[in-house]
Amino acid sequence: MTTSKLNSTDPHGNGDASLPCSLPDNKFSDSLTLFHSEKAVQELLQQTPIQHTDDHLIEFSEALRTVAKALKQAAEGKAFAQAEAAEWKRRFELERAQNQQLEHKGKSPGECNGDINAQRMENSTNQPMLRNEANEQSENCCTNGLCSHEILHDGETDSHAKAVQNKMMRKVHSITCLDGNQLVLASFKLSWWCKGDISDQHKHDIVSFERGNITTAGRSSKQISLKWESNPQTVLVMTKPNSTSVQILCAEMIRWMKEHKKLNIYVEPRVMGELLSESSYFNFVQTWKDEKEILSLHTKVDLVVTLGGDGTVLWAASMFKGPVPPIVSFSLGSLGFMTPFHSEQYRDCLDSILKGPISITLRHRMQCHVIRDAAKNEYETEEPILVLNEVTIDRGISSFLANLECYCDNSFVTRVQGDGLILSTTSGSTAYSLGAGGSMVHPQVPGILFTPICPHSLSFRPLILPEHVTIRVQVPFNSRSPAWASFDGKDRKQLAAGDALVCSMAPWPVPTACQIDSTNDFLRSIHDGLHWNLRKTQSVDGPQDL
Ligand SMILES: NC(=O)c1ccc[n+]([C@@H]2O[C@H](COP(=O)([O-])OP(=O)(O)OC[C@H]3O[C@@H](n4cnc5c(N)ncnc54)[C@H](O)[C@@H]3O)[C@@H](O)[C@H]2O)c1
Ligand SMILES: Nc1ncnc2c1ncn2[C@@H]1O[C@H](COP(=O)(O)OP(=O)(O)OP(=O)(O)O)[C@@H](O)[C@H]1O
Repeated sequence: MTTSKLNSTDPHGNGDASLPCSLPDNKFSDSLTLFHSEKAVQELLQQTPIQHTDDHLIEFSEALRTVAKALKQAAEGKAFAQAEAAEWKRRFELERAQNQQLEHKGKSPGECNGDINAQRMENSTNQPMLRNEANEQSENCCTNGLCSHEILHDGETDSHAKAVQNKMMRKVHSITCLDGNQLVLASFKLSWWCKGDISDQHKHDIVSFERGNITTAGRSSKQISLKWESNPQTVLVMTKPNSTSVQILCAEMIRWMKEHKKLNIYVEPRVMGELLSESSYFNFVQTWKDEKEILSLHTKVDLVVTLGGDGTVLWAASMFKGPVPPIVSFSLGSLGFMTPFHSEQYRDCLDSILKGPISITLRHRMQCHVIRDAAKNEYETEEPILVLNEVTIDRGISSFLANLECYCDNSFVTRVQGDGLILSTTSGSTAYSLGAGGSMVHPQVPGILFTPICPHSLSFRPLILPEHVTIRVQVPFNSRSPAWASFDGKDRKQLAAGDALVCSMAPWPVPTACQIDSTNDFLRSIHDGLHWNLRKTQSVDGPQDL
């Protein structure tokens, strides 16, 4: 009987609804009648409703404790905010006193419009000033020739800026917010800063300043044009291996360049062998014997011609560990994001390229240093590797999640937990990074793409960081497995716990010749290569919203 009772539950699922014990508290005394028999007592003790009543009380007291905790936190927060406000007020008072002192000492701070400044000080202490009133006054300040916002003209300040500098520079814009709090705008200067270079040597006159407007006279990336100052004389031809059509075209092109353009030709040792096995005619073609000669190749070669797909461009770029000669890429692959020239028209193309001028895309490369945990210092690294597309840090064959700590200029970025991470150039944005959900970026945009591969987190969206940063990817000591780095899809290197990969932009970009210009070539490559946003146009006949 008891069992069947216990099985029937009240609407809240709290056990036997018919038992007195399950009644509300004021009926609880009635249940004492059950104590007439020992058996009943035992039954009662076994029954869960009492237990549930206790549970409710416990729950209730816990809820009260939570509310008390929240109230305490709110009070603490309020106290903290009050302390912070008091500190800001103290700083403001101090700064105001200093400025008033300066104003009394000389006319300089208020020279531009001392009356306005004085009036502003007055306003700031006595009554709240409306935001647009304050703006109006700060604009007046600028139109009168001096302003607290001042920009260095790349090393040399112009006469206006110098004049301003000579007069005491620190003036104060005070704006009163609608809530009555005072905001004091500090004066500032803008100048380009080059990492590791505090001299003005590499600064360019890009930021200008006029009447409070910050403007840039030039942009960091524009269409670049190459004009030969002397005729190119030596061409290096690089080809995709194991392709008969490429081999035939290569021989034909070399013959044409020698006979019609009187050019010296370099090829890789493999291609040299192929050419000589075809005919001794190619005896004039040069090649190299060892790594040392490859290192000086850029001093001998004016132009590189590639016959293949994007992989051949990557291969050609990887030959140059420093400066790279301009590359002309003929498309002989299935895709061609970096190969804008059609091989059928090679004569016309080479003709106009050898004459110049030509549009160039400067494709920036990243240099990657592997720093071993065992290394004694940051400078003890393995040979840096230059990548044109990307460096990938992944879990390799391990079935564990890759665990990578990422820093950008020593600021912690995130911990990657997933299949891995791609650090890509903008040229590489249409390659692996795109497959991992990264954005497509015009190759002239200066930036580094930070694209996770299958992250085990819903909120891990890809980032694009500015090109001047240094990114450090560290395998933490608590990582379950080593990570693997690969460079433009090649040269895999193991990164053990404690090892790091440090990447920054390399000073040697890869100049690739454009068929039309950088933008046209980029858009054509994503239209032709990826069929980007290809959709039939909707016809006009149908419902209309006119
Ligand atoms: N899941 C992926 O998307 C994936 C995986 C591995 C490697 N890759 C890419 O392959 C590259 C190596 O190329 P490969 O030719 O030596 O190897 P591959 O022969 O395996 O070809 C890879 C493909 O990537 C294309 N590709 C290369 N660079 C490109 C670029 N900048 N923009 C658009 N497509 C590009 C090539 O045209 C080729 O079709 C790596 O740098 C990496 O970006 C992509
Ligand atoms: N000169 C070379 N020496 C050795 N390997 C090369 C050379 N040129 C290209 N490769 C390699 O050959 C592979 C294929 O080259 P590429 O991408 O140019 O041709 P593809 O695969 O036919 O082109 P696509 O991917 O557009 O179809 C790449 O992995 C590349 O690294």
